[in-house]
Amino acid sequence: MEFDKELDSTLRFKSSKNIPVVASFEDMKLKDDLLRGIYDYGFEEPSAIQSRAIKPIIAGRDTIAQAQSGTGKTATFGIGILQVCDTKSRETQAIVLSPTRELALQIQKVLKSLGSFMNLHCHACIGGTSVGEDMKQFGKGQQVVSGTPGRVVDMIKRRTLNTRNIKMLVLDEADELLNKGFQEQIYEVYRYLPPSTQVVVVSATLPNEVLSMTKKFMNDPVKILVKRDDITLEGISQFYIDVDKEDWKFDTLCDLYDSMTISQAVIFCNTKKKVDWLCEAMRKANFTVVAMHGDMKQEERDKIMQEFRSSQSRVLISTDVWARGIDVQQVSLVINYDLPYDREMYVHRIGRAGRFGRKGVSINFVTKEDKPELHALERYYSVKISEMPADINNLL
Ligand SMILES: Nc1ncnc2c1ncn2[C@@H]1O[C@H](COP(=O)(O)OP(=O)(O)OP(=O)(O)O)[C@@H](O)[C@H]1O
Repeated sequence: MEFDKELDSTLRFKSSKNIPVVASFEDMKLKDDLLRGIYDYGFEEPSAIQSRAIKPIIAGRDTIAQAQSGTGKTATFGIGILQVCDTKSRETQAIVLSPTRELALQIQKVLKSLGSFMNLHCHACIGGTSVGEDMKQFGKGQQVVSGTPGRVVDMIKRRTLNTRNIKMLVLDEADELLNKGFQEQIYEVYRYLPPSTQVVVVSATLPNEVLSMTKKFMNDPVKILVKRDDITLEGISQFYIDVDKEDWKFDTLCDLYDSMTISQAVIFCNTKKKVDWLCEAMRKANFTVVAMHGDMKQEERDKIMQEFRSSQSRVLISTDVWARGIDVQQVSLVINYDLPYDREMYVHRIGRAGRFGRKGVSINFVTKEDKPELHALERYYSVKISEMPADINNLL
């Protein structure tokens, strides 16, 4: 993250006082066809963030919703959107922006499922796909758009995406979207929206620098925040392995292969080149692995995602393109082959395991040079990252 960390200690943000907790989906007074969609999707009770944030979103308030990874933030804004969306009209009424194409596609799928009894038209507007197809889809009328910033800006500028009737903008993984790489595109989208547009900001990590930026485009938001000490999930056991030097990481990984295949595992490297190299080296050593990163063609990325989601492949090597938001419930092990450069990314990476109350394990490979950063992570999140025990398979 490119923000000035010094600000962190001088700024203080607190959750809004007296946020009502709505105990059931019925008590949220949702439209019947939406309620039916929620139950049909398999949800029974709202999660903590859902029981707090859905109501203010529906009431039209700008909302900042922070909650730990895998605790149901997608359905939080998803239910909010579907409740305020008029599905009798085919005008575009809500835009959800997220940092990766896979996440935008996943969100589209969740929205479609929750809205399956509502005659909902929700389009995934992402890079790497045919612009012509996008135009065709918008021509039919899409009430909700789930997209990545670049393609959404493009569609707005071409006037293919009409912003006149937009009521709500959701920034999922907002701290990533407000990072240098995306910030301009986000502000560009924002400038095209009607001034009354409600803004909803969502992430598991919202550093103070990001919270202070929200003042530029949010109006007296309801804030539901998580203290840094509470951001990591208790259900995810965090370990490290002392590999001493880079050269020893590979054999250490091979030794862990059986643990990886107990359910499913994601291995993170810091560069695309390393992902390619590691995938090839593992295959040469006769291990079955797949790999995904942002330089691959979208069809290839889609294929890898489909195989991994359906458990046809069990071990995935990736970059931070996979760190945020991707929900594959069977993942129970995350390995940081490289420690992430960024403290927020650490939380998102390990959060690919332990979805919605499930148990998970994360293992960090630590060289001599990495030791100080490992201890810094422990202090930053007030967690203990212990040396990996021998009986790790019992935790998976
Ligand atoms: N009320 C609920 N009851 C049961 N399961 C739920 C409920 N809400 C969400 N889930 C499930 O929990 C999982 C995680 O939800 P989701 O992907 O929205 O997490 P998230 O908070 O967005 O996490 P991340 O920070 O990683 O993006 C999903 O598989 C979702 O279907």
